[in-house]
Amino acid sequence: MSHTIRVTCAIIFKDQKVLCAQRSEKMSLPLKWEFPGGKIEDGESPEQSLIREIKEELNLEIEILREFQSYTHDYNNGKVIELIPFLARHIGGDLELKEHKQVIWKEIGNLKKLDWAEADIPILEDLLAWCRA
Ligand SMILES: Nc1nc2c([nH]c(=O)n2[C@@H]2O[C@H](COP(=O)(O)OP(=O)(O)OP(=O)(O)O)[C@@H](O)[C@H]2O)c(=O)[nH]1
Repeated sequence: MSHTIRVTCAIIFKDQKVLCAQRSEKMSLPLKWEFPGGKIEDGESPEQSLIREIKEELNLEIEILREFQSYTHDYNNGKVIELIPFLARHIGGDLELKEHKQVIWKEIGNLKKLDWAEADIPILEDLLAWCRA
């Protein structure tokens, strides 16, 4: 049985748009789109992990507003991840790309046009439902 990796990700809003990040060719899941974030390290809370990862990867400071439902996804390659999403707001720092190929701010209605990492699909659906409610 595979060990589940706990990963946090941030849904960052600005002017009705959401920050979407494209993984680089060198990363696993190359060129897939994701909500930025990363693995929770020992001794970290999910929130601490996310704030650290977003600073490391994008040089952005964020404030976490709320947690959304998390989902566990089996990539059938030995990797099972629990993806824990948080709604967040940009409070400081200028965007710098440290790992990703690119990031874009995307309108809610256009989010589904991107080629998302499989684990993100249920989170995307929940986000769209939450925005419609
Ligand atoms: N940050 C983030 N990771 C995601 C998302 N969806 C998804 O499947 N993942 C997976 O969750 C893991 C997050 O790891 P990471 O970002 O900290 O580090 P990494 O790319 O070096 O991971 P790797 O060692 O698997 O290549 C990766 O395996 C990544 O493919 C997402 O929306 N955001």
